[in-house]
Amino acid sequence: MLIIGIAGGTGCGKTTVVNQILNELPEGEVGVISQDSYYNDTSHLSYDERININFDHPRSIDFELLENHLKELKKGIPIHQPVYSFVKHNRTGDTILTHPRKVMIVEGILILTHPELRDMFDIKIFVHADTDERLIRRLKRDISERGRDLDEVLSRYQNTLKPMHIQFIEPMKEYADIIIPNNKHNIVAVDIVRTIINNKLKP
Ligand SMILES: Nc1ncnc2c1ncn2[C@@H]1O[C@H](COP(=O)(O)OP(=O)(O)O)[C@@H](O)[C@H]1O
Ligand SMILES: O=c1ccn([C@@H]2O[C@H](COP(=O)(O)O)[C@@H](O)[C@H]2O)c(=O)[nH]1
Repeated sequence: MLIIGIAGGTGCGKTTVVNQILNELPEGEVGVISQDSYYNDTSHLSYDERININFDHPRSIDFELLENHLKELKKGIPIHQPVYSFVKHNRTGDTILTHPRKVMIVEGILILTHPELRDMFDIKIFVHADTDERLIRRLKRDISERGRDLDEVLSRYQNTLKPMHIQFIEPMKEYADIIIPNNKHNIVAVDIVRTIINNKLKP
């Protein structure tokens, strides 16, 4: 199994890049695990308590479960990937049956911060987009898709997102094998990653 880790700050385009990679690859040949599915289960907290969680700090992630799931997949065992709701700020209780594939992509803002997980990646990719570009994208996406308003996005940005990005996410570039500049759609970089995957998929 080839495991590719794709990191980068919020709004840099990780999900978009993953979808672009998957387009034109044979369906079902590449599996995807999203770090977002592994935010800690906070069902014991009220909604008002949950909105105060710092979701950009590594301790908000259940890395133990993520690492164990990846180990299971490597052994050929399917996993039940939790489904996360950004509207409720919690797992939904549903899971997605995820089968082991020849190539697995793990994507998320903090996946390179955890040394044991990082060591499991054969290829580490960091997607870069400028800070202002990421904030603009996040504003648009969180308002249209994640049930937020302008004040929520901006105050989260100032209070946690920006400081956590500087402290935990940006320094992870050092571990990257490939850095994808993604201020604009980067077809060439996506093609290169797809070629690597296609080589692995060849019989
Ligand atoms: N290269 C790009 N140029 C313009 N918009 C982009 C680009 N990449 C992603 N986006 C848009 O930015 C928003 C955030 O992208 P997304 O892939 O969800 O980022 P991430 O998963 O890193 O948080 C989405 O609305 C997406 O359509
Ligand atoms: O309940 C939550 C959990 C996370 N977030 C924010 O999501 C981003 C990470 O997701 P991306 O898709 O990479 O943007 C992170 O910056 C958290 O602040 C949230 O708002 N609510």
